[in-house]
Amino acid sequence: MTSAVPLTADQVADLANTLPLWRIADGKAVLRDLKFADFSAAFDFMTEVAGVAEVMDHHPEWSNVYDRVSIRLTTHDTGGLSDKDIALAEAIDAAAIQFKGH
Ligand SMILES: C[C@H](O)[C@H](O)[C@H]1CNC2=NC(N)=NC(=O)C2=N1
Repeated sequence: MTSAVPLTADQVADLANTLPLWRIADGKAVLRDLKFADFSAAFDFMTEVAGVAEVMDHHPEWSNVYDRVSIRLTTHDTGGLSDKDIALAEAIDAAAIQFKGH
C-alpha cells in the first residue's frame, strides 16, 4: 500500500483551484454536498465511490439523506489533508458527473 503524502502549505493554499467544487474546512478536510435525482441515483453514486475507495484504500466520511450525499475527506493516518484526498475527490467529481449529481 502506498502511504499518504501530506499536502504542503502551498498545495493547501491552492486547493480552491485544484478542487473548485469543494469547500476547505480549516485546511484539514475538504467538503462537498451533492444532490441527485432520487435515492436510487444517490445510492448508485455511493456504490461507485465505495468501489474506488476500496481500491485506493482511502475512504470518505459521508452521510446520505434520500437524494443528498454529504462528503468529508481527510486523512486520519496523517491528521490532515494528503494526496489521497485530492485523488479521491477527483474520482468523486467524475462519479458525480456519471450519476448526474450537482
Ligand atoms: C490501515 C488502512 O490502510 C488505513 O486505516 C487507511 C484506510 N482508509 C483511510 N481513509 C481515510 N480517509 N483516511 C485514512 O487515513 C485511511 N487510512
